[in-house]
Amino acid sequence: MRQAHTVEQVRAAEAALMARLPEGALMMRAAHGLAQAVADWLGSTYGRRVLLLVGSGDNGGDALHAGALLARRGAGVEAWLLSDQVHAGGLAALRAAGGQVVPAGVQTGPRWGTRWGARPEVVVDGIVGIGGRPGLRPAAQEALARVEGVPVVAVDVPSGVDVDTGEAPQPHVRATFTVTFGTHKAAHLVDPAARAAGTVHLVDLGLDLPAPGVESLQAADVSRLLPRPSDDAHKYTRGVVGVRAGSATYPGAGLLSVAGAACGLAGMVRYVGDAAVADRVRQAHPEVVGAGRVQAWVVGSGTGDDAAATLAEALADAREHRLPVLVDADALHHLTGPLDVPAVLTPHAGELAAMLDEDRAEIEARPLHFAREAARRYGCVVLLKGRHTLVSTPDGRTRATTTGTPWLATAGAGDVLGGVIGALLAAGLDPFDAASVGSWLHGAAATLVSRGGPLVAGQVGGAVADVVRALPAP
Ligand SMILES: NC(=O)C1=CN([C@@H]2O[C@H](COP(=O)(O)OP(=O)(O)OC[C@H]3O[C@@H](n4cnc5c(N)ncnc54)[C@H](O)[C@@H]3O)[C@@H](O)[C@H]2O)[C@@H](O)CC1
Ligand SMILES: [K+]
Repeated sequence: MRQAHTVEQVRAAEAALMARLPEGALMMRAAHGLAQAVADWLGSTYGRRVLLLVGSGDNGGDALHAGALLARRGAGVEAWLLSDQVHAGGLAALRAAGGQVVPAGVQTGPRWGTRWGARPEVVVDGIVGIGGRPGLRPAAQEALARVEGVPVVAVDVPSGVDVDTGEAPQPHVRATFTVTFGTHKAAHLVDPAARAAGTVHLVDLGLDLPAPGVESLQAADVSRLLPRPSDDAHKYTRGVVGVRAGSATYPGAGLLSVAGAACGLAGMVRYVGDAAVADRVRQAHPEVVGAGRVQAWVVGSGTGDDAAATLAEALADAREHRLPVLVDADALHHLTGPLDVPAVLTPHAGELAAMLDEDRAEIEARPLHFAREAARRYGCVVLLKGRHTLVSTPDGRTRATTTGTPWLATAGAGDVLGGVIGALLAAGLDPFDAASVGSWLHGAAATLVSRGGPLVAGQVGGAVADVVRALPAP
């Protein structure tokens, strides 16, 4: 599990550990990890050109100490100080190692502006870390503009983003990769900040941390959570998923929801809906049967004018038999308040905007905030689709999905996702696990069928089996 802790949690854990260690020990752990990550990325250190952007806090201290370590390994290291006050120990270490220092406010000239007169090969962003407020001051913006196009490694977080929310409302650094310390932060997992962080490399500091607010499943977690058939399983013990999706106007949504539900993770799929769509479903998936008892419902996609009635029928059956329900697309607009059955709602940003009476742009700028808000308001698990899909519970616990490919942004992909999650609900996972495991599998299946190229949604359901086969042993 990749875990993201808040700044407050990190500060408390660091204080507890620092009390037991010699002064500066944690910063040196951070700096060694940072220097090694930069050296690995460069492939060598001797004669390489590294530029440090150094702010006033310990984030700048990390950059200076890492710069000193790189300078001792033969790199040409220059530090641009963005404040009159920078970490004194780090500055002394860089100077002692032969690094160049350009004080704050000194005009360093055009064309990269380095003392070498040549383009740096990498910029180390030590402007601000977890002590920073969102945004960049003019000096930092000017320095970044002068090295535009040079790959940036962010120290701890890309400077300027909001660390705990993943929001990035003001100017910020866009990093090729980020080296973070002790634990991940929400900004590494949640967009739009996660996009600015690039690949994230974690340096262990040995912190003792509490339960995280945001986490991200890894293959081993999915393998551990995945429902697998017991030796004496039969189709009913493995779970039956019922699909109420599609209509005469939108038959494809029914077919694709079934394609997801029929991924093989539940024992049986039932389709309940328009007779002509049911015929087409049976042609495409001969194993699918008609109405009867189920263990979970998938409802909503492509139900058009029938959405309200279809939702009402599914909820009535779910109430009577205490079943979980996945609600998607058209049916989302007919929810009026907290659900009284276990449920997963799967809106995209536009649908969530309508549900919360907000602008779509606001939802996209603050996805973590609004996923949690919707989960609270509707009293159930909410999955907000996006590059890093978020799954939130009413108490705020959130998982971010980091599998997937931009090729998955294609019509019908959401229908397949709803079906896969429905199968996991029927197989017995609780709504939070079903939604987050389903989202992970869906993203991984898309990457598998895409192989770097285009895909169509119908392929994704079938590829879930190959993803499951490739999971590590539980
Ligand atoms: N506390 C610890 O034990 C450790 C901290 N480490 C590093 O220390 C960092 C936190 O250091 P600090 O608490 O000193 O805080 P930061 O270095 O993140 O920044 C705080 C300083 O930046 C200024 N500032 C705030 N917002 C700004 C903005 N938008 N633009 C420009 N300047 C701004 C503040 O006035 C303050 O002086 C971590 O992110 C990490 O890099 C690591 O060395 C690991 C150990
Ligand atoms: K930074």
